[in-house]
Amino acid sequence: MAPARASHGKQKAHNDSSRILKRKRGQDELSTLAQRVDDLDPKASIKNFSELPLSEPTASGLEATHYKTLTDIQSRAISHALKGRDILGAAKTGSGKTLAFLVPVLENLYRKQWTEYDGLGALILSPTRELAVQIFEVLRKVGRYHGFSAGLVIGGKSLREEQERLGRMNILVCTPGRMLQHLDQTAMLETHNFQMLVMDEADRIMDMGFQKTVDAIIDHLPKEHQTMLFSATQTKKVSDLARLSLKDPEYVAVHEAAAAATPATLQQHYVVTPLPQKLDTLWSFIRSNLKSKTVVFLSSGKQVRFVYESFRHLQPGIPLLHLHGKQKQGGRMDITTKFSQAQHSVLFATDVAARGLDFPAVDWVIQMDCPEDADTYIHRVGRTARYEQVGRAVLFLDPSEEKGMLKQLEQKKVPIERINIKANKQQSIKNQLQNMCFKDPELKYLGQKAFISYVKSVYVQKDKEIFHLKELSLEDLASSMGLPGAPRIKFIKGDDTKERKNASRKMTQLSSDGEDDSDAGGQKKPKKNDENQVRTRYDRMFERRNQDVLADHYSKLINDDGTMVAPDADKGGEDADEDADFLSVKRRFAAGDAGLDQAKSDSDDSDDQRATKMVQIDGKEPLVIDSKRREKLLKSKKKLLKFKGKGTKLIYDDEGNAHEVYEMEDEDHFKARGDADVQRERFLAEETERTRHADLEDKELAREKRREKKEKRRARERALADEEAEEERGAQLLPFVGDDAESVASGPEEPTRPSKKQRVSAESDDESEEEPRPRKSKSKAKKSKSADPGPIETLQDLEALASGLLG
Ligand SMILES: Nc1ncnc2c1ncn2[C@@H]1O[C@H](COP(=O)(O)OP(=O)(O)OP(=O)(O)O)[C@@H](O)[C@H]1O
Repeated sequence: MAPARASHGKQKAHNDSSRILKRKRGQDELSTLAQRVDDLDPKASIKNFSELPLSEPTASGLEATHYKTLTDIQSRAISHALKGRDILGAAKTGSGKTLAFLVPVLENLYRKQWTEYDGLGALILSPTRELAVQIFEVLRKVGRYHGFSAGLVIGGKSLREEQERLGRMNILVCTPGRMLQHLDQTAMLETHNFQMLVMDEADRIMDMGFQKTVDAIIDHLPKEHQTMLFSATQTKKVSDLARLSLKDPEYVAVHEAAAAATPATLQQHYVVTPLPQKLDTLWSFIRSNLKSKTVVFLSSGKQVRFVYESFRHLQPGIPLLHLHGKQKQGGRMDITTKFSQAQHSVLFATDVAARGLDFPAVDWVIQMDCPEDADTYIHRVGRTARYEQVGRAVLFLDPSEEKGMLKQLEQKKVPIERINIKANKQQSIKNQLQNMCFKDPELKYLGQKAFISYVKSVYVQKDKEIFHLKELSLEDLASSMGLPGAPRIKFIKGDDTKERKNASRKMTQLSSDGEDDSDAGGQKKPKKNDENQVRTRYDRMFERRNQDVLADHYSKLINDDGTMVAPDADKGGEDADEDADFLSVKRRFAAGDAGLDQAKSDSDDSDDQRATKMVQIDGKEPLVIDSKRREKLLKSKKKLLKFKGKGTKLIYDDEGNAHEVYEMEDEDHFKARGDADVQRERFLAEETERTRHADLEDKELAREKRREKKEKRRARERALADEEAEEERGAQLLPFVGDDAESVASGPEEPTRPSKKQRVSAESDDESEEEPRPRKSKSKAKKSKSADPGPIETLQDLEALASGLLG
């Protein structure tokens, strides 16, 4: 027993002294690192990551992901950012901007010894979910040996679930809308010590679609923090910088002096193809490039769906994919993963895929619809020729768009040349599309929606030097899409084209009040109906003559007296809100409803000749019994409950008299209490005071909670310090003996591990093929394994990560 106890004591002594030495070495390393950052000359040209003053966890993360040499933007931006400067970074697409901000984020928090108790340290904003996911993946890989907790906040999951996790996060990668929602509503989200705000694709985020959201996010953050903005098309808009309170920012624009704004390895061409021939040209292109990986950009989700669906029917002989903002989040993730992994494929996409996405080895970028401006062009073509790889881009232009677009591109230093389509290669799919639309009403319907959304997208474009709606041959376009005629479209007068980037949202308004009765070509249509007669949007929809495809079907639904029986409500699907013109509602006609008689006669005509009955329950709206199912319903008390209503809540006064919760006050009483305006003022003053009080109480409560939290933290720290002091006292008594002591005192260089609280962020168990680190010892092998982030396959994987990144 005695020797065993002695050896146990020896082991403990060894462990204790080893811990103390490690801690001391950690502190020494931190102060050396801080000194190296202070001494760093930000103007010095740095080639390799190993020359930068980086912590061991970041250096190991970079090594594990095979990043050795810095790109230009990394070399110029990282040094300044490490020193805490605000950065305005601009560099061509695919030039490595992501690492240029992720490395400083990890390093600056590391040097501050950030822990889970310090709350949110850095926020990385992305304009799209896909880009946020991509940034998060790079963060996981490069930050794998750090102990920070990192989360992805992109919506698509219940707010509540996200809320529970966010309180513990140090770094968040997020889309602006969802982040603001959390900042507003998640009490656990601690931003007091916040350090760094990053905006990738900053010009897009600062664009009008996000302006207010970003302002509100910044309101939630403490004034003192570092800000970094990155994009391939950065602007130095003073107003934006002022809003972000950038302090003397370092403008790092590495390619500003370059001859071209796009990568040198990118070949860029355009073809002039009249609008009605675009689909043929695209089809011919795809057919002649079956062994390529291609991204095709279109102007709207509906265009994407129509082209994808119709080409799928035509079976070009290459896998097709499609991506747009209205798809469910899980589906979008699957598609980006599939396209990333594909060798040969065509991805039809909206501009949701234009910025930042890093699909490997894309051969071609085709812009089937003209981009809204040169910046969008640059971002779209940037999906190919990334990081020193080659790539090709082709822009399709209608003759009316050629002059204006070329002028824009020239101004932005985009080198582009015209090429012609070989006539013998051009195949026409017009007849096939017409046949398909004839046989498949769904496709025809999709085509109509695509046509409308395309025309509207041209209409809302700001740059009228490029986009000339009246010069487009819309009838021919409709026919080239297989449609029997061009659907008529209504436009709002005086459209604020500045908001065109939110075109899809805007389109919902286009068919509402204040419409201009122009047709698709912008021509005025005479008003058929009496001005004074109230017409609903359904009336207007059925009056349209040129909806030939649907006309037969719909005309059957219109009653002689002009009332209508609505078609299938589900038809609108995901675009329901945008397709108000095509929308329909399922209605049951009941007593008091103008359509009752018609409904009755309809049911009389039906197969089973069932007569319509009406039942009134508890004075509620009459329930119409016009089917067997509804007849059965009458026999089930349980089912009838839902028609009974919920009852009225009453409150009783001291005398036992029942009152409704809200009762109208007797007018004489009201008047007796004085002038209405005075009463209103008084009421407002009282309510303001009450709200102010409640607000103060809330704030006090929050302060109290913070105080408690801080105290708990201090207590923990005190306990830790006591423990250390105790350990140190004990250590003085323990002599180092034999080989063990040797290995502790001067032992093999072990990478400095983050503190206990900072243990590694990623949690996947998978071994990644990117794991190149030699394994020196068993314990290291174990460390690498737990640190390896492994591949992400689904959104669930990511969400699990977001919840579990604490070491
Ligand atoms: N130092 C580096 N060494 C090797 N490859 C790198 C380096 N930095 C970045 N890359 C690679 O270059 C590619 C492009 O990087 P990244 O996505 O950061 O570009 P970007 O400048 O943000 O592009 P965009 O403007 O389109 O958003 C990525 O595949 C990335 O892995």
